[in-house]
Amino acid sequence: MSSHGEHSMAGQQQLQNANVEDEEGNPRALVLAQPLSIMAEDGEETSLPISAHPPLMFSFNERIRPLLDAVDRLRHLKVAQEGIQLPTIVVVGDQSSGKSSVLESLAGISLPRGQGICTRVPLIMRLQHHQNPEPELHLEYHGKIVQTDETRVAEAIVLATDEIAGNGKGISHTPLTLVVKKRGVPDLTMVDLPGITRVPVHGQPEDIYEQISGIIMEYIKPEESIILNVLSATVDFPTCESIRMSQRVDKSGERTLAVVTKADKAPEGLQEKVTADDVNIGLGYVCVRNRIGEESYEEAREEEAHLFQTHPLLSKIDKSIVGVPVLAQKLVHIQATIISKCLPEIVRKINDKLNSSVSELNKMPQHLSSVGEAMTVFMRIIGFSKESLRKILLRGEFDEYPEDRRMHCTARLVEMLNQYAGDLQKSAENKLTENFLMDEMRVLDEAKGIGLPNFLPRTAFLVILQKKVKEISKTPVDFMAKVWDYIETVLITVFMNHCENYPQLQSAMRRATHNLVAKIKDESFDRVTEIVEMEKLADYTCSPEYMSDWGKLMAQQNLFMEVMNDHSKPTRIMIEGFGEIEVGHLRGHSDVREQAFDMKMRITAYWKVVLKRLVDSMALHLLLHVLNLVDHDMEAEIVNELMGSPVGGPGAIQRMLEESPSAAKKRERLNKSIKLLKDSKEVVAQIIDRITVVD
Ligand SMILES: Nc1nc2c(ncn2[C@@H]2O[C@H](COP(=O)(O)OP(=O)(O)OP(=O)(O)O)[C@@H](O)[C@H]2O)c(=O)[nH]1
Repeated sequence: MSSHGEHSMAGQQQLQNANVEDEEGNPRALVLAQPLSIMAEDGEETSLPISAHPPLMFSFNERIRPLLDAVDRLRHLKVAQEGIQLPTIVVVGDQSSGKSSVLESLAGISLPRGQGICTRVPLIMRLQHHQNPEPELHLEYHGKIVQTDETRVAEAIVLATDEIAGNGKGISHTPLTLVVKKRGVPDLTMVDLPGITRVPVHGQPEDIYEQISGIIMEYIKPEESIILNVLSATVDFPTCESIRMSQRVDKSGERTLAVVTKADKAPEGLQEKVTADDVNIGLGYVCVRNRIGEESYEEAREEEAHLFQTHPLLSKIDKSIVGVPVLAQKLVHIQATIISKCLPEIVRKINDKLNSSVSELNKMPQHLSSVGEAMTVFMRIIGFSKESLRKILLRGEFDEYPEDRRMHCTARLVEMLNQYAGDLQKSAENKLTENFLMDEMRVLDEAKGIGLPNFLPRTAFLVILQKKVKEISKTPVDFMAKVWDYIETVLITVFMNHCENYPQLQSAMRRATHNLVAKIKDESFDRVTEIVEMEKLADYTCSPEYMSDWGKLMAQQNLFMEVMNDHSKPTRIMIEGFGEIEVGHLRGHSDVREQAFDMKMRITAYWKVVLKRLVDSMALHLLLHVLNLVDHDMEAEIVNELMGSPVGGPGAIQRMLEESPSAAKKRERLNKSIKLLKDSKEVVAQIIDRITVVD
């Protein structure tokens, strides 16, 4: 087991090391990492509360002072609200362990003392040495400054605590700041926290333990905090609640310093306790004896010095770990080290957070103050939306939505068109080989008239054609419905993106889009129905392909007739364009089967033309309507919806002037954060040269 001395050295060394190496392990020096000077700058003799080592403080204090002031000012600005933690010495201890007495000893003033919970709010104590022999004390809380003096400070703290946390025994997270400017005090800022108790005393809330540990955790959790754990010599250290809590956040104890109070009350075994270090205190122990009863501070220090000099047991404890002056010196040193370690990071965080808040604010929509401005923004939204739609729907440029395949519209439209063509083809192919020529023969039989038999009746052809067209007539309508539904979702996505900052416009835009698409859809259905009807009504094409296809198909008629006439031949034959077909059932129908074959080949050649027309005309119809939609219809419809409709009306533009509550809240939050960070930046700007890393 290591001795206490080694522990203390190791902890301090660690803090020191933090200053001299950067992340890559390169040596660097911070101004503050310079060795402690032990010469007083003014060399003046003064009678001070911590009179044992006053010169030690001076030179060092002069150097650390501006940095400590900056940290204190940042604390005052509440920079922690922005998630920036400050280096802080946090005083924790079980109830009545002597926390306030330790602070008193360091400050040379009276704080409220006694049994039971006295400290009910975080007390930020700022000690500042000043030359004036007259001490100056004031309290800061609830945005006000209350002047006080040494005789009335305890009372003033009690009053302020009551004002913050109520008259009872309740506690509060709201801190109270006590500034003590006094000749000879070390420049130290510490936060005293309520003492931990498991058992609520009379009048304390049931959950007092949870409340207090909540406050303590808030302060000791950040890595930037140094935990000053006040332990009474009268208790067994491992049983202390404050030790358990600090070990939860600082397992190795590298940022924990222990002050053992009441050394006078329990001197037996104290040396062994601090040497054994059962509770892992990385920064070491300091044993003290605080003021007792009505002693003056000078008397208390003399008594303390006398005690550790003469007591048979206490005098054996190493002098480097006893007495309030040693504690003060250690704290000043630790504070300087932690500040110099943390400040460069704090400066970086302030800048980063400021930049990100400013850019977030800039991204917010401009605040509109007139209908004219609102109109301009509205027209800009329309303009941007139009351009986005032109890009994705017409030009196939999808840089605005690189990851969203749904918005790669030209490709998706082609996919839909291909699928539609495939569907048409499939529905036509289904019955191609079943009961070959039977339909044709039936229709030819029914179309017979008085006349020569070798004329193909046109009515029979039209009947077959109409039947086929009827079978596929739903497919183009379904296709149109699917395409326009898709386009509607695309339009809405684009509009919502562009008026993301103006939710007041969104519902009107949605309505206009829906109405417009519904209108276009109706028109498209009419057009599709018309096209399908046209196909039913007449058979015409100027394409020479029809004749050449028919000719090719008819070239197989001889083969067919041979199988019909020669009953020894197999009845399954290959007909190009149909595949292998069973024709045995046609042998008994010698009268019209030749005509039926001819008609089948005509309709097959012509059907190719019909399907091509049904796909091509839909594609062109679609393109024309998408173009019209993007270029004119959409804008007109939206303007009409917003200006002309009694529902949307000009009110929608008016409403753009009112910022949505969530946006207003966000703007307020960002402005507040920017103000705080700018103020903080100003604070650190004044000391930036002192914390510049020297390579
Ligand atoms: N004999 C002796 N008594 C001490 C010493 N330090 C503190 N006390 C006494 O212990 C009691 C509690 O001290 P406080 O300083 O009020 O303790 P605290 O931890 O601030 O108390 P809470 O804020 O209520 O948790 C007081 O009566 C002090 O006078 C010391 O070194 N020796």
